Amino acid sequence: MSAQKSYNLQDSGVLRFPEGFVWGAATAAYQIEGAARDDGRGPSIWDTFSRTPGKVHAGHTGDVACDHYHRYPEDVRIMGDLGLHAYRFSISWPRIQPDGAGPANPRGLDFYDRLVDELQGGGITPIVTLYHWDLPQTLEDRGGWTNRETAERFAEYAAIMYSRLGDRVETWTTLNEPWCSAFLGYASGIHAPGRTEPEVSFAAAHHLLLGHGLAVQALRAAGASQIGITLNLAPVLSDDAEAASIVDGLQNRIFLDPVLRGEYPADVVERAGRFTDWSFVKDGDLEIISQPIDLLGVNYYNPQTVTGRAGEPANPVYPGSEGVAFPGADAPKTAMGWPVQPFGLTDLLVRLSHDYPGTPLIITENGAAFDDVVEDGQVHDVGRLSYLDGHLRAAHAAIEAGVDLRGYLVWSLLDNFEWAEGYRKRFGVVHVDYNTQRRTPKDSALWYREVVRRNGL
Ligand SMILES: OC[C@@H]1[C@@H](O)[C@H](O)[C@@H](O)c2nc(CNc3ccccc3)cn21
Repeated sequence: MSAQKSYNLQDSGVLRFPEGFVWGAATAAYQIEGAARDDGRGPSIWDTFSRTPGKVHAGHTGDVACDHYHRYPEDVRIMGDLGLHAYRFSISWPRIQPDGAGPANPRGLDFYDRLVDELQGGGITPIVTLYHWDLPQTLEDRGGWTNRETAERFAEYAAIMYSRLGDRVETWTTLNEPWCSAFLGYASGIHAPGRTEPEVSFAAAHHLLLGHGLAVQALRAAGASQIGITLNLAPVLSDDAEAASIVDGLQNRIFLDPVLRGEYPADVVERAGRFTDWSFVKDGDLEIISQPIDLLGVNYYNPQTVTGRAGEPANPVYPGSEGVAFPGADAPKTAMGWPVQPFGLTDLLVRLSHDYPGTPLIITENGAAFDDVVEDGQVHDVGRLSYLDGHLRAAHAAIEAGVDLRGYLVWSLLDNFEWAEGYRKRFGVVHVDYNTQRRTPKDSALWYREVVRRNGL
């Protein structure tokens, strides 16, 4: 990749990150791989959802995406050109077990074998996400995450993956954002499987966490040493303390507390009481869920701004949030309409280290969508570059405040399938022309390469 432009950061005033800080990028299988029917891959709930009229922008699907399944050598080369230390990617469960259970599909395993070997050859550390939303459809046909048995299938799948890759993959995260799987997928229906049943979404959340715990047990028993979970977390900004606490509970503490404290927060149990009696929680579940982990993955994009408003109906993605309004923030916005508030990252990381001490943190996703334009083979994505710069400064401030932050993985390496938004929203630091599959590192990638090289800003 020719360096169309290099960013010469002045030495003076450079913010240095700790020695050994891990710099990388992140993706997810359904968003980049394509090859949806190649080599025995079975359908996932996102194959079904994206084919359901009206669910995904313009009927876009992950059938081809970035064709990473075939182009991974080029993509690994790009990672090397950018000097990345690590690459976070997810494994497509239906590529490994097309029916979500039973013997593994050898051609599916072979792909990830090749990918890990390619990464190793490039000196890039693999960070595996076992589940990034692409549940095998056959498991959804049996209730999906509302069915407790799915948690057991997930642990079996985790064991299969460790047995194949455990000799070369050290860092394993079980789930990406169980909040999205449970409350976007089963309560609001804006994500797969598109169910609008808030009364079952809490059971889905619990079974996702149970799957995490059972997978941790399986991975640990097989010899895994670095195991974690990735949560999408957001500080809640409000002039109303009760409103803030309600959303903090439904977004953050509903996952942080069971995983790191072995209990569900009492206020969340009470507020969800209008939907469920929590009878899906069985004796011993929370001991399994709170199996010790070595790392907490933090996906941060922006804070949530809320206020108390009598009579306000619940936000569909937050069942139990009656009386809370989401007015939006008075801040610059990304192409997703999400506010640009880097201070929220510092606040979040400091809160985590204070309220949940002892678990090292890694930013597993942070990034922004902006409307990019290719001009003479370049993409001058100043908005994204500025977003990343501000958030890295915010992360550095957290480290200065004593937070044990181990790394930063930008979302995303490539423009990709942005779920219900399809391909119209671009988060990549590398532009993808979906007509030609041409990759073009954006100015933000060239800037990020310098940050990695200098280990600082
Ligand atoms: O939306 C950008 C990324 C997405 O592409 C990743 O697959 C996913 O892990 C991810 N999580 C968030 C933050 N959570 C979220 C909030 C509302 C809708 C969807 C995701 C953003 N992103």
